[in-house]
Amino acid sequence: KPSDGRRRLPPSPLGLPVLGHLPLLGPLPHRKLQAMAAKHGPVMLLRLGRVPTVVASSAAAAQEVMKTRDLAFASRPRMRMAERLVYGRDMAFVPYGEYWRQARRVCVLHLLSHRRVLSFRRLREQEAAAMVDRVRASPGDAVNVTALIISYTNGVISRAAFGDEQSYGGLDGGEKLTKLFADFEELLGTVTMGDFVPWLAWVDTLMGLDARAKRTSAQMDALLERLIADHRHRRRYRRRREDDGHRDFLDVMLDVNEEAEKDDAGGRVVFDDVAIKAIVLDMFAAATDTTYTTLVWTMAELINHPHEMRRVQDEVRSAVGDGGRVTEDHLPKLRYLKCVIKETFRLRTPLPLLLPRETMEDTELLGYHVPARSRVIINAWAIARDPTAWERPDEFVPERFAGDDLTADYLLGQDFRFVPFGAGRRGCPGVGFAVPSMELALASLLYHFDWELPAGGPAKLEMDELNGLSVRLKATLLLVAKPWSP
Ligand code: HEM
Repeated sequence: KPSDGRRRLPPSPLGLPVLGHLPLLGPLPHRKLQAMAAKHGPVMLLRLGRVPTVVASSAAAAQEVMKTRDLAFASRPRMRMAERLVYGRDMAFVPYGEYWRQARRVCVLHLLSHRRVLSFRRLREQEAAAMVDRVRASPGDAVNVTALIISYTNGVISRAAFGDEQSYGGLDGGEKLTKLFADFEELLGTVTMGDFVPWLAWVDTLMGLDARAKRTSAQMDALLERLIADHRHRRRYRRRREDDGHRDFLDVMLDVNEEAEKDDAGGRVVFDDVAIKAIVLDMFAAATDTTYTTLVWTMAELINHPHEMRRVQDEVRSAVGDGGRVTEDHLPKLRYLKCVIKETFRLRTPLPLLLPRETMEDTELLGYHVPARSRVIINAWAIARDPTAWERPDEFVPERFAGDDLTADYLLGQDFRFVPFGAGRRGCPGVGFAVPSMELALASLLYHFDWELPAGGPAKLEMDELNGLSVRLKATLLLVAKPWSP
């Protein structure tokens, strides 16, 4: 390999034949990669099966990938599960190019604009109220907070994406639907052997992955087909809904499509039904897992930090007053709650390795040569716990964010020590959607109830992690809710 100083490759730990460094990653790769980076430095070159992979583990390296050289690092690798489940025509998992650019434009301008997100306000407030009612009505001692939060998140996102008039193709929004969504997200988060060692793809078949992907994607496809047909039917009879405030993602995509057809596209990509299904499903997949995972982690951290719990509750209760109900008007006042969520993102980064990127051309990272078509992983979790960048990096200290401008929060690409949403061209376009849904849910749970671990169990919650599409709390969060009366 050339090592004339100009084309020096990043350092690489010792790997195994065939599988390379793949078996070294273990069940929680962000942790293994952090330990490896402590030894080999902030830029490493690994070989995952046959795929050369560069790992960035410092704020400076992340800044170079997502800002200074963003374009060179702006593609995504092919992933077999994504191709099956989101048709290879979505936006989060497609390579950089004209299709991605136009999908991203539609998404940022139409689906996730500030105005659109605001239009879902009533829906979020209804789902939060329903969640509070569910806690009140839940029998027995302990509430399954994980299930509660999953159902809130699914409610908000599926209503935003598909509207709330449909019966979900006979699945009626109940258990079957929850199961379908859960299977879908689990599969999407599954790394297949075939991605890394193509001639070992038979292992995936043997493990039943292919059959499961086929079954789940057929069910999801039937559901989406049905939803699109329902939407078209309704639109035909009611032309356009006058009130733009009630338009869901499917409506918006159908509009974009019809308008493009009207002007004969003029060189634009026309989003046909497959693209519409793919993009709406993509939003769903990108939004649900990440949001609910973070909310569960936030409740878990607060249970283990009673002082901080008390402080957020005091804040929410004094902002809302006695006998009230949290609305989105209260959110700007909840500064400490914002710090709590931000600190949870830092410590429990739901996508600790973000989404993988791929280089489009030969480039550099911190002076090392990075060849075209390398896979690139950013260890956002390790960066957010870097002891040279953070004080008491492993402790839950929401106060550390108190000095931030918390209104214009999560401006991506400002502080590369904190990148839970990535940044640059491929940065998350859904922050504005995620933040109010999370703040409202958390404020509602904390306003109405005092929360405790069930009596007779351990005094502290085990914070073990489980890796999936995002990294979540391994245990199911069971808590006792005591209604608050001032
Ligand atoms: C807690 C909430 C969320 C977290 C932590 C999160 C995190 C991320 C991350 C790390 C990426 C990859 C960024 C990169 O490569 O630089 C991403 C991409 C993306 N996110 Fe989010 N996200 C969240 C919520 C949402 C929501 C609510 C939506 C939509 C409603 C959404 C839609 C997307 C899409 C479409 C992409 C792909 C962007 C592209 O490849 O161009 N996300 N997100």
